[in-house]
Amino acid sequence: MTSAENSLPRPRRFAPAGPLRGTVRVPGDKSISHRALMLSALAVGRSRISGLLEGEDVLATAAAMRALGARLERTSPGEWQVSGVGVGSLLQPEGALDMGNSGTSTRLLMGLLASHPLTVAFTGDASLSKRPMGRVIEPLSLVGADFTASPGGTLPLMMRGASPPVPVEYRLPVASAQVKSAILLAGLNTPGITTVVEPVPTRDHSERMLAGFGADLKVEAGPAGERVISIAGEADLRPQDIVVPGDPSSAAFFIVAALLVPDSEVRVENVGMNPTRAGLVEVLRMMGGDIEEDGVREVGGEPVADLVVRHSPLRGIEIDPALAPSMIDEFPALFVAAAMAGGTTTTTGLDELRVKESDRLRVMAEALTDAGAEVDEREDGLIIRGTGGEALHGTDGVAIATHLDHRIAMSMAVAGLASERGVEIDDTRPIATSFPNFEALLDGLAQ
Ligand SMILES: O=C(O)C1=C[C@@H](OP(=O)(O)O)[C@@H](O)[C@H](O)C1
Ligand SMILES: C=C(OP(=O)(O)O)C(=O)O
Repeated sequence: MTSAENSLPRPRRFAPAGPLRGTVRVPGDKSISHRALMLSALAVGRSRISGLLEGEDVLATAAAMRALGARLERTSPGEWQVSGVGVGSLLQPEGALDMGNSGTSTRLLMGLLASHPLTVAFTGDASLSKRPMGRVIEPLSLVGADFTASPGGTLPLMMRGASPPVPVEYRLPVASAQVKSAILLAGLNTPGITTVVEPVPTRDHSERMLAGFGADLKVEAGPAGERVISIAGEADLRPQDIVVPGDPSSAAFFIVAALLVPDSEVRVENVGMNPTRAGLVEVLRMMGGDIEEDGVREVGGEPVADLVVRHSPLRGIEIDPALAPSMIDEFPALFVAAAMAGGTTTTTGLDELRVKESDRLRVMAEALTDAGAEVDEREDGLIIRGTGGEALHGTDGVAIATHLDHRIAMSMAVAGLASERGVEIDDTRPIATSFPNFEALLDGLAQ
């Protein structure tokens, strides 16, 4: 149950701000936090995790791992200890696994459990219940799991895990780290070698963390340059001490806010800079953004830096669709930046944005238009004619519809800060999905 399901909508007007100045430290990476809990629950013995994101999506994963028999204890904020049960030894959960708003929890757990002899029901909120699960049902059926899904291959669904599971070699038809990870996680309890062929690289946190836990995982180059990832089952995972780096997808909102609000200078600390996630910084620099990296270091096997971001005039560009996977969750924030750049920004190859927490192409086109931007919605992207640095006029009497989508809410909050009259958001509750202290941090920066 998410906060947006058991309370009343919490609308808010984000007013224009003076210069943003100061330092923010972004919370732990959501993708890495999910994986840290899942793999710790499968290692025999006690793992320690620090910097865990305590957003609602990750808490849904934590609750599921508890229901499957692992012991999880929160020792202080962001610090967790997990006593794992071992690959193959998860228990039959008593009730349905409630995945809340979280696509990552759902698809990765479907994979993990597909090779266990368990019968599991998955449920989710109204947003998650519209999202396609066929993309994992198809490969996991080849592993031998059996599914009864709602019409259209959606939640609620029931899965009977394979017994015995069959190792597959699967070529990803969509660039999706969730589908890749689901298959690799199924491979953990499958005898033999499970292989995923990835034509377009996506975030590689699963590969890094599986190797860190001692799984026998290989990444090779295929004949056409594809990534060929294979994992040997039945794996023995060793408990780990994991430090979760900060989430670049959360940092995105502060980076864009500092670029757009005149005279701002913000230091964003602890930002994960894994090249499979760093596309937004690259694109904003191409648009003229002044983003400096300071103190580049390694945290938990991932590159991390502090970023110093200064207000900059931006220019519109054509964004190479090949960059999309490395900034897939950052497009709503990028669209806000484009709305105030000089000239036109063109994006293509973004069909995947239509199947996130909301249809992020349609919803951002409507939201930015309501706030005074010039936007054309195309099948696979947006074309945005920027104001050339002029503040957007903002919203008067219309509240932006966020459709249970945390990233729409945070992006339009940033648009409000950089607007003339402010932007009204219909509901800020979904922000707790990935970034519970977002509003407090943002309010702390406004002078
Ligand atoms: O693997 C992950 O942790 C994620 C992968 C991406 O989804 P897709 O794999 O569906 O692109 C991303 O949008 C999501 O927020 C997190
Ligand atoms: C798409 C997202 O997450 P998920 O797929 O886990 O719901 C996101 O956080 O933007």
